[in-house]
Amino acid sequence: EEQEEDVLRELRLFLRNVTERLSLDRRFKAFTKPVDTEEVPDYMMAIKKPMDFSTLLTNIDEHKYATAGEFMSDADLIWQNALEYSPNSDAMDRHIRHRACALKDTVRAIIRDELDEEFERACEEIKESR
Ligand SMILES: CC(=O)c1nc(NC(=O)[C@H]2CNCCN2)sc1-c1cc(O)cc(O)c1
Repeated sequence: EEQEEDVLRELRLFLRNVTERLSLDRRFKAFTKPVDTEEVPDYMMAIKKPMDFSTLLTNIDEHKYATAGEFMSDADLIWQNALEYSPNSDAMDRHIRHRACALKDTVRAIIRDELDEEFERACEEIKESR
């Protein structure tokens, strides 16, 4: 009912705000758009489920995330994919892995500091009831 839609609207607003803040962080520029398969042809072979900030925003707008946990799973793909695609010991790979690790820690810190546990439980209750 209406109260439930109010909760899900607030979830979308929160998730958009988090995603936009991440997109503005210069450390995470490589994660803002899908990896260009023209520039990086072997990327799609290596990475099964590509993810980026612009795709997260589209998913939010399409009401794909019923809980913050579902959003976190896709947000985690971004840094997990980056670690997987750049495992080498050269400076370039280390650089992208440092940024991937910074993204992992930043997402977790934002969610821990800003997502109310009660609110997330309300989202989970609505999801279970549907
Ligand atoms: C996002 C990501 O994970 C990414 N990884 C890269 N790794 C490499 O290029 C490593 C892979 N191992 C062999 C040596 N090269 S480049 C790159 C990327 C950076 C951008 O600014 C835009 C973009 O679309 C993709």
